[in-house]
Amino acid sequence: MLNFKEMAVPQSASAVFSAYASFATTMMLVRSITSELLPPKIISFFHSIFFYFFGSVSFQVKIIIEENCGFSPNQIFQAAEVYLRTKISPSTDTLKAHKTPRQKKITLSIDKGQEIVDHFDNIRLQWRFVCSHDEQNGGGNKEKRHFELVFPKKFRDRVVESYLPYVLKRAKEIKEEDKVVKIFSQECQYDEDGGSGNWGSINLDHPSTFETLAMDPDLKQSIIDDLDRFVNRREFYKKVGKAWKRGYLLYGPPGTGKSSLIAAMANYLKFDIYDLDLSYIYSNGDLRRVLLSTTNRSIVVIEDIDCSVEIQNRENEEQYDQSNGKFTLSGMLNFIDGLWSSCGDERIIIFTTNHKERLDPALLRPGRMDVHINMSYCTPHGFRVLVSNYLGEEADKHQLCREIEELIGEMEVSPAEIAEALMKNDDADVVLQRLVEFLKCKREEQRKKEEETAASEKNEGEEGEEEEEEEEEPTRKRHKRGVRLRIGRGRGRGRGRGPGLM
Ligand SMILES: Nc1ncnc2c1ncn2[C@@H]1O[C@H](COP(=O)(O)OP(=O)(O)OP(=O)(O)O)[C@@H](O)[C@H]1O
Ligand SMILES: [Mg+2]
Repeated sequence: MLNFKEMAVPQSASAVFSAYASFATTMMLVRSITSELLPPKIISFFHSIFFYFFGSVSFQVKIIIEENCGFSPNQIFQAAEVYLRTKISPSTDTLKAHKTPRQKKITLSIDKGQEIVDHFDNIRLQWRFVCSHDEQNGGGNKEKRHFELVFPKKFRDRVVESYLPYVLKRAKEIKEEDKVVKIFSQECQYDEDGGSGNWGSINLDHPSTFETLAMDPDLKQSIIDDLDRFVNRREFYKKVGKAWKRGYLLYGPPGTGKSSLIAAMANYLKFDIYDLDLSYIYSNGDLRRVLLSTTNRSIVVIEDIDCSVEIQNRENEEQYDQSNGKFTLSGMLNFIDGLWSSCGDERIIIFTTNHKERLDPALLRPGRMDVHINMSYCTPHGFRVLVSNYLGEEADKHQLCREIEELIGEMEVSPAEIAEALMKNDDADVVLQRLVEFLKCKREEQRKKEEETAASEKNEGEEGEEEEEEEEEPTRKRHKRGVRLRIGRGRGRGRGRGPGLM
């Protein structure tokens, strides 16, 4: 019988390699031609003969990356699938195209048998996607999929220690870029991804971003910085032994952009939103189950916390705790501080309210809600943002804008009211003229109301009871505190006026 190994032994090592290299190249060529023509079993038979004779002197190494490691998915396989989509060359013959209703864009991926060449640190890496029937598990229609990664043997350590981690990292980034942010709610029954039982979801198609939000620019920037710091602080939170979570309280009058800010935060971080409706929660156990079924890198939102039914103030809570494990405020706060913190990473919780003063102080103490954000009535700067959003970038130069800014500076009008007025017509002249009229009307109403209130306060004062004056004191203190929270350009004319971040 012919012994190829003996035949192929030349005089020097370099001659061995060059003979092998040219043979290997020829084999590669033959393989790529025959892979289209011959059945896989015959190809793998030739492969095994080739590797039997030449495997021992091979200067290439092949890493097999299977789809699953036992019952768990293989993260390297998943990452390679995502990463290689960005490496498809124009010469690739067969591609697969897919798009689920959730996805915004069509994605292309390589088909079985296709190869992709990648370069990393001057290393040439050849990927091949292989599908075969799963013989071990009864064959049938079940496919067994793996990637083969071939590269020069001398780079093995660099590939394992640097290249594969790089592929994992890039895949994570690519997934983040393509991620469609979802909003989960207990009300929504439908979930395309199967859901987790407690939550249904739809895509968050809220167009709000930090660019479109009309709010104080310093406050806006400080929120962005805060979010950036939070997501980059994995190691910090670990080091100080704190749960990696952050609580925000957004407060302010209706229509000032609290919900829009939540959407902007979710769009910015690409975090899903869980809209937690407390009226669906009947006990602390319910709350535990619902919160435990939320995922990492998400925002749990509890809107209008002051109006949420069944949340009892702390005076009543013990009574409630004992009655059939009913849902209590203390249960919720303990949950935020404890269990949820210890089992989730990168969690944000946001409460919103129109009446911060009505909230239980337990919810406001430091450590519970890390950041308090005052969403204020519209400011002249906010108006300029809205005008360019709704009427185009040049519209803020319109002659009526100055008058409108002055009016806005003298009164309380929400960004929602301005936004609604700006949508009423496409013609800037018409829209801005009507807005001026609307603002003048509203200012008049506000003036009348203020006069009426002042008159009735004066009457009460004349009836003159010292006790009543004492009662008013906390209200004034509250207003002052509102001013203290304000940063940036808020001018502070009473509650809700002027943005703030604490
Ligand atoms: N600050 C803002 N910047 C840009 N648009 C805003 C802003 N505030 C309100 N709007 C517009 O008004 C609409 C309603 O605002 P949003 O729902 O965010 O207010 P809210 O503060 O959550 O009100 P509520 O207290 O009633 O829940 C938004 O969809 C948006 O079009
Ligand atoms: Mg809202």
